[in-house]
Amino acid sequence: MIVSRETHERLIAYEALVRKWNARINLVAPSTLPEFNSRHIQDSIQIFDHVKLSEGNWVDLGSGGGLPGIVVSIYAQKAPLTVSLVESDQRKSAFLRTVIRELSLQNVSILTDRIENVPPLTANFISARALAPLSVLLPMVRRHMHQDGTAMFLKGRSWKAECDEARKEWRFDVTSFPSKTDPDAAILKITGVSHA
Ligand SMILES: C[S@@+](CC[C@H](N)C(=O)[O-])C[C@H]1O[C@@H](n2cnc3c(N)ncnc32)[C@H](O)[C@@H]1O
Repeated sequence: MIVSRETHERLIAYEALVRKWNARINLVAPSTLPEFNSRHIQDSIQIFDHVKLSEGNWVDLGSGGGLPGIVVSIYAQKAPLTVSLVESDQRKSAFLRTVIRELSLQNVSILTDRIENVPPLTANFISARALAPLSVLLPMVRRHMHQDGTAMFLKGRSWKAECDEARKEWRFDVTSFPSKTDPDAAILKITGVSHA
């Protein structure tokens, strides 16, 4: 995806901070650092091929080192969007605060708490990557997503089985898109979540 010079510079600065902090905190698997751009940045940014940003709030659940939440924030600096990163780990939250400060990100805040404990956020958009199977994510979506909201999940090879399992308890509309960065992975776009 082609991005503006400002966005590109912020993405480079973000990568440098991950590399610096990763020696102390396991933000990403060290084996993925040589391919950080494709494995993490491009993997996250492809969300925007499939969702049209509108005014509102975007909530990234289990942000860890900021994937995809920080990338969403960088990409949406000029959009009328606020971004909330929910991350229970104090040290990862400290890292995320550092990124926000050093990159002068204007639209993003951090909630250092468990997703289940955060008061409902009524999000227009929700994202999550490598957090939990769909049957565990959907109760979180129910709690935090506006009824007309859209959830974007970056999922690995088990995404079809996860959809089947989740349908035992939940109704939802799902569209899957092949990942550009991993032939077995998919991006799931989910709306209309309710109990079966
Ligand atoms: C495997 S990491 C993935 C991080 C990031 N999304 C990524 O793709 O690199 C999962 C993250 O979710 C956080 N997490 C797990 N369960 C959580 C919960 N219930 N509430 C808040 N954060 C949670 C963990 O602390 C961890 O940082």
